[in-house]
Amino acid sequence: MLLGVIADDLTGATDVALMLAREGMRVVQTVGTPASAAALPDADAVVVSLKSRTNPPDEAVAWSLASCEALLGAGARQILFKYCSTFDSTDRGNIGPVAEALMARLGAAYTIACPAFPANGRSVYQGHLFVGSALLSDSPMKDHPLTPMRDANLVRVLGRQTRLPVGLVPYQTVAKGAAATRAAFEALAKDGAAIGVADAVTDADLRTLGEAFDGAPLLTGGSGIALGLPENFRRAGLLRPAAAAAPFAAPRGLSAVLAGSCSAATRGQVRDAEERGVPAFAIDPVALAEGRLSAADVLAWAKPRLGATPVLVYSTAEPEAVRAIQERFGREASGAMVERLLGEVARGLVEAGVSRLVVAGGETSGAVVGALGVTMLEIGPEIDPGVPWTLAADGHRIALALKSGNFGGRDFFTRSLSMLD
Ligand SMILES: Nc1ncnc2c1ncn2[C@@H]1O[C@H](COP(=O)(O)OP(=O)(O)OP(=O)(O)O)[C@@H](O)[C@H]1O
Ligand SMILES: O=C(O)[C@@H](O)C(=O)CO
Repeated sequence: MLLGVIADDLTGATDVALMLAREGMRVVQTVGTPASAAALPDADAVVVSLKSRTNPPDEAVAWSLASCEALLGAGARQILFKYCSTFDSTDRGNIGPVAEALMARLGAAYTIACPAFPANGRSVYQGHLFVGSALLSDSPMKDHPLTPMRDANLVRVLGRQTRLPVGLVPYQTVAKGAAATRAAFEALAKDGAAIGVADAVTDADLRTLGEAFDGAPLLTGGSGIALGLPENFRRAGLLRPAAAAAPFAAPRGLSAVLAGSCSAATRGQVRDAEERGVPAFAIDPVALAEGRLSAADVLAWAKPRLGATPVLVYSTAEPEAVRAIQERFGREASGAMVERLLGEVARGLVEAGVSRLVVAGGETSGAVVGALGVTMLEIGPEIDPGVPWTLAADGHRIALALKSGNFGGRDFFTRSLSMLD
C-alpha cells in the first residue's frame, strides 16, 4: 500500500476514493476502525471510513489513531486525513484534535489544511473558504443540523480547535509552484506554525500542493488535496499502471433512495424525485419521537410500492423545521433518532429485495451501511463530481451510491439509478 486515508465520514471516504481511482490508483474503501493491519485489503490506497465527524473529540482521536496504526502496519507510506470540503466541524473539533494527534504519531513537523474542491465549487482564498461565490458563513452550511459553519476564516476556525499554532500559505505562494510552496510550509514551521491553511482555487493549485507534500508523512484536507498525490507515487516508479477497469456489475434487483440530509442540494433532489412521480414517504420526526412512527410503518408503506420505479424515504426538511425539531428533542438526539430509523428501513428494504440503494447524507450513509453490516466497498463509475457508484466487496449483494449532502445535480436520484440499466 502506498497511501492510507482516514476519512471522518462515509460519503467523504467515497468521495476521496473516487478522486484517487480517477487518478489511476487501485483503491478499496473499508468501513469502521480496522481491527488490525491484516484486516486491510491489498491496494495502492486504502480509505478507512469512520463516522467521527461529530463524535466527542476523544473518540474521534482514538479511532483515527487506531486506523493510522493499521494503515501504517499494512505499509502506508503517507497518511491523508480527509474531512469535508465545507470544513464541517465545531469549536471542539474534530479536525484540529485529529490533525494534532496524527501529527504527533507521525512525527510531522508541519502539515497542510486545505478543503478546496473546485469541481464542487469549494475554493480557499486568503484562508477564507468559499462555496460557489459565497463565503462559507453565507452559504447554506450556516444552517447545517449538526455542524453549522458561521465563520469562513479557516485560520480562525482551526485555531479554535487546536493548541497548535495555525498559519496561512496564501495563493500568491501556491501560484509560484511546488518548491516555493514547500519552502513556505517549512518557513511557517520554523516560525512555530505547525498547521498551514493553504489557498487553492483551481485543480492546478491542488496538484501543486500535492507535489509540495511529496514524501511528507501527513496531509489533511478535502478530497481535492488527494488530486496530486498519485502522481508523486507514479513519478517515483511506485504506482503500477492501473488494469482496465472491469465493467461495473450492479446486482439485479429493486431500487430505493433514502435521504437523511437536509442540505440545500438534497432538498432540491427530493423535490425533483417527487415531481418525477417517485413514490415518496416523508418521515415526521415528531411522530417518531412520540412512538407513533416506526421502521415497520415505513416498510409497510414501501414494500407494496417496490417495483419498476424506486421508492424514496426521506427525513429531509427545511432549516426552520429542523431547528424546531432540534429545539424540542436536542440536536444530537434528533439526528441519532432519524439515523437509526433510516438504518432499520434500509435493512428491511434489502430483506425485501432492494439491491440498488442511493443514500443522501454522510451521517445517514454511515448509519445505513452500519445497519446493513457492509464492511468493504469497491469504487465504481462517477455519477457526479465526488459521488461514485460502489459495490459491497464483502459478500453482500448490493450497489450503493452514497451521496454527500450537498453534492449531485437536481435529478441525482433518478439519474444515478438509470445509469445502472
Ligand atoms: N427532519 C430532521 N430533523 C432533525 N434532524 C434531521 C432531520 N432529518 C435528518 N436529520 C439529521 O440531520 C443529520 C444530517 O446529516 P447527514 O450527514 O446525513 O447529511 P449532510 O450533513 O447534509 O451530508 P454530508 O455530511 O454528507 O454533508 C443526520 O444526523 C440526520 O439524522
Ligand atoms: O468533502 C465533501 O464535501 C464530502 O466528501 C463530505 O465529506 C460530505 O460529508
